[in-house]
Amino acid sequence: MTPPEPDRVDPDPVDPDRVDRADVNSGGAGESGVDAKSAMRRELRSARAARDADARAADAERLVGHLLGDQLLGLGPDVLVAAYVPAGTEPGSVEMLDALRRRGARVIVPVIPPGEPAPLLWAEYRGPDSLMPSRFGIPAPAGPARTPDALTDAQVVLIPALGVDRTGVRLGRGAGYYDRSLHAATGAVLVAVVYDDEILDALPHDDYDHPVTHVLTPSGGVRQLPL
Ligand SMILES: Nc1nc2c(c(=O)[nH]1)N(C=O)[C@@H](CNc1ccc(C(=O)N[C@@H](CCC(=O)O)C(=O)O)cc1)CN2
Ligand SMILES: Nc1ncnc2c1ncn2[C@@H]1O[C@H](COP(=O)(O)OP(=O)(O)OP(=O)(O)O)[C@@H](O)[C@H]1O
Repeated sequence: MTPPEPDRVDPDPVDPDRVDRADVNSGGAGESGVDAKSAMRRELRSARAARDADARAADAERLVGHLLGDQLLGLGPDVLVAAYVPAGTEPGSVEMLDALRRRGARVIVPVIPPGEPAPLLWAEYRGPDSLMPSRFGIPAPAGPARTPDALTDAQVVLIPALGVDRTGVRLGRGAGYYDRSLHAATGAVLVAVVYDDEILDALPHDDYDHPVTHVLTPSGGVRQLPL
C-alpha cells in the first residue's frame, strides 16, 4: 500500500472548528490514526497561532532556564545534544542552542535531506551566524552535514512536536522525519518540547511512531514519561 503523504498534500476534509479531542482520539491505541492525526495537527496548530508573541518569548526564556538547571540532562563538557532550530510559533528559541553551547555542550541540529522524507542529516550548530535559510523556512547550519547515524553519539535529543501524550506518543508535522531518524539515537533521552497545554491524555498513533521518553515544557521543566 502507498504510504500516506505528509500533511501538506493530505486533503483533510475535517473542519478544524468542528473537531474535538474525544473525536480525534477515538481510533484508540494501536489503530491507524492518519485522519485523526491530521485533525489534531490542525487543532494544535491553530492554538499555537493564537499564542501571544510576548507569552511565547517568556516561554522560550523559561525553557532555557530548565535546560540549564536540569540535572536530568546531565549537561557537561562532553555532552552532545541533538536539538532543533525553532521556527515560527514552535516552542523555544535560538537562545536555547546558545545557552547549551555556553554550558559546554556540543549541539547538532537537523538538516532536511533533499527529496522525499528520509532520515534527517545533522550539522553542528556553531552560533546564530552559522545559520542559513533552508528547506521549509527552517534555518540550518551552512556547510557539510553528517549522516543520520550522528544521532548515535547524542545523549539528549530535543525534539520539536505539536503535542505529546502522557505515554510518550509524539505528534510532529506529519512528514515522518523524526520517526525515520530516532532509531539511531540508541544512547539518548528523547525529549519532546511542547507548550504546557500540549501534553494530552492520549494521541492517535501508528506502529511506526517512535515514542519519546521525556517532555520539556515551560512550566513543568523536563519530566520523564509516562506521566
Ligand atoms: N524547527 C524544526 N525543525 C525540524 C522539524 C520541525 O518540526 N521543526 N522537523 C520535524 O519533523 C523536520 C522537518 N519537518 C517538516 C515536516 C513537514 C513540513 C511541511 O510539510 N511544511 C509545510 C509545507 C511547506 C512546503 O511545502 O513548502 C506545511 O506544514 O504545510 C516541514 C518540515 C526537521 N527539522
Ligand atoms: N520509520 C518509517 N519508515 C518509513 N516511513 C515512515 C516511518 N515513520 C513514518 N513514516 C511515514 O511518515 C508519514 C508521517 O508520519 P507521522 O504522521 O507519524 O509524522 P510525524 O511523526 O507527525 O512527523 P515528524 O516525525 O516529521 O515530526 C507516515 O504517513 C508514514 O508513512
